[in-house]
Order: sequence, then C-alpha cells, then structure tokens
Amino acid sequence: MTEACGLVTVHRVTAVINVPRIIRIRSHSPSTETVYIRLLLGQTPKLWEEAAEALAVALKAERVGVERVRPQVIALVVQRSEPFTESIIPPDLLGDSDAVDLSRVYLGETEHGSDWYAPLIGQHWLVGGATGSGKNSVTWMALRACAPLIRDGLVRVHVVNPKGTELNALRPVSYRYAETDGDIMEVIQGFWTTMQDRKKVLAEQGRRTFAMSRETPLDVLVLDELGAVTGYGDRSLTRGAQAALPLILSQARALGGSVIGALQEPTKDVIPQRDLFSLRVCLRATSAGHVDMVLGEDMRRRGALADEIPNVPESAGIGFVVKQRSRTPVRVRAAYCDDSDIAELVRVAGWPVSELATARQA
Ligand SMILES: Nc1ncnc2c1ncn2[C@@H]1O[C@H](COP(=O)(O)OP(=O)(O)OP(=O)(O)O)[C@@H](O)[C@H]1O
Repeated sequence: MTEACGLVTVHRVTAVINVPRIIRIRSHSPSTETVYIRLLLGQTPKLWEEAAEALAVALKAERVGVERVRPQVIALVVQRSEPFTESIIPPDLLGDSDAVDLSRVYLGETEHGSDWYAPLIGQHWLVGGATGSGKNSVTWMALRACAPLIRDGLVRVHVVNPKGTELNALRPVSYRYAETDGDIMEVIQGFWTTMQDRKKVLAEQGRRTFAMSRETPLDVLVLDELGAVTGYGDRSLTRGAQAALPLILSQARALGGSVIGALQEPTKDVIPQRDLFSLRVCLRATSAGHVDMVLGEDMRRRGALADEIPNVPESAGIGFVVKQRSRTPVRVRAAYCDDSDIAELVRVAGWPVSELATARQA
C-alpha cells in the first residue's frame, strides 16, 4: 500500500525497497485509529500529507490526517466511518460559581473518544461554518458554563446578534445586547471602553494580570455573524467594527475580555486578525478554501476535511479544531443545547442567588 502511494524508497545501488515501519497502532473506537510510523530517511511529514488522500482510498477510510509527533515519527489518524453518530448531551449545569473552571470549559467530544475542553478566560474563540452547521452550540456551551458566574456578577455578557435569532434568548441576562446596526456599534465600542477602563483599574491596583471578581468581572463579547459586522453589513457599521475589533482582540485578553465570534463565510476581509483567536473551530464548510481561512494554513491538507462533512442535519455540530502542540486537526463534535438547556441557562444566569437558594430548598 505504501508503495502504491509513493511512500517507499528504493536503494540506488541494490534496488532494495525500504518500507516505512509501523511503530504502534492505537484504536480509539471502531471508527478511528491512530497509526504511528517511523519515516524513512529522506521523507518529510509533508510528503505524507500530500499522499493523505491516496492513503485514505487505499485504506478504504473516509479520511486520513497526518500528525507530526516528533522528528522522524508521524501519526496517521485513520477515520473509517463517522465517529459521531449521536448528538452529545451537555453535562449538568453547575449552580455554584466556585465549581466552575473557565480555564477548562467542556464543549463536547473528540474523535479519540476524549472530552473536548477549551479555556475561555482571557481567550478568543472563532467558530466558522455554513448555515445550519451548528455554530451556536459552541457559544451555548461556553455560556452554560458561565451561567452561575453571570448570576453572581463575575461574568458579563455583551451580545451582538445581527440576525436577531436564537441568541435573542440571552437578552434578559445580557449586560449589553444589540440587533440593529446602531446598537451593535454601541455594544462593540462599549466593550472597548470597558477594556480601557479596566486597564486603568488594574494599573491603580498595581496588578499586571486580570483576576475575575465582582469589581473586575470577565467580559464576554458574543458576536454572531461576524461577516455582517465586519464585512458585508452597512458601511458605517463595518468601518467602525473594523477599527474597534483589532484593538479588542489584541488587548482584551490580558484585561479580562474574551470574544466568541461566529462566521458563515470566512474570507480574509471578514476575519479580523485570525491568529488572535486562540480557539478556532471549523464546522461543515461549503468550500475547501474556507477551512484554512478559519483554522490556518495547511490545516485542510493535514486532515481537516470540514468541506466534506455531509450537509445533513445529523452532521450539525461536527467539525475540526487544531491541537495546539502538534498543530494537527482533530475531529470534534460540540454538545447540543436544546431549547430546555438554553432556558435553564437563562434561568440560572438570571436568578439572584437568594432566589435560587429558595428555589433549591422548595
Ligand atoms: N451540536 C449539535 N449537535 C447536534 N445537532 C445540532 C448541534 N448544533 C445544532 N444542531 C442542529 O442543527 C440545526 C442548525 O443549527 P444552528 O442553527 O445552530 O446552525 P448555525 O450554524 O448557527 O446556522 P446559522 O448560521 O444559519 O444560524 C439546529 O436547529 C439543531 O437541530
């Protein structure tokens, strides 16, 4: 098979064929396994990345991803069938702020059968995907984690919802909320002003790093349909947003500001400073070019085939993220918050502590 895919070397003099050696195979589930391979002298991981499609055909797999493990060793992630056949139910919502760890927010599961976590505090997230791909699930999971903190004044949510759909459930628990162009600009500029004020507070307190408290809460800016805000919306809005967002993205992290942006059509002009988003998720995409636009250069070649995720409701919430250390795409599925999960989040986030305690006793 490696010979057919052009992954062997032939000794110039003896004509002996050298075949790459499999070091180890790990099976994560009936659908996905990882094959660790020692590269032959003269081979590069890029050679294997370029052969990934041929390998997938030869292995009768849906997808082969290539991970750089260490010098001379790569891992092939062989996905034989869809690992996510059921939607994922979110874990119970925590009612106690002290129990929430925003450096490790549960978002769903990975193709390796492990839980998918991401830090939210002091981080920015970007979720790209076609319409109906389930982008909001990632936002809902972040906000479910934040629910008791919102109630206790430790997290404030600033919501920009140009489409006026789904996220409007957040209106009662938002610190600021906007749907129209004028209001959207106010929320974005208000967020930037909050960050500048925070800078002064931290300087007065003689602190260089942000710590979440009622005096200095974590401010989360939720931007649905980033494209309308920065790209194809009204000129006065997009010009203002294009000026403010790069400042927010580059400075807010250290000041207790996090941005969660969702995007349907990822093109260069609508993504402000992609690299400042520490978590980038690409759900089902409509074109191969969109994948690298969200996840970064070469990510599709390394196995993030988000444009091949079928356009069916059963695929919603499935996509790819990039492993920080090895810069390898991992297939993930976000947990799905249905209407009752969203209602619960709003209820917990909106209830003063005293009322919640009374309700619990009842
Ligand atoms: N994580 C998920 N798991 C399973 N099903 C999901 C998930 N997320 C969303 N869905 C289903 O897919 C449908 C579309 O999701 P949603 O509207 O959130 O997509 P979207 O990417 O936000 O689309 P748009 O950009 O058009 O708003 C939902 O109505 C829901 O039934």
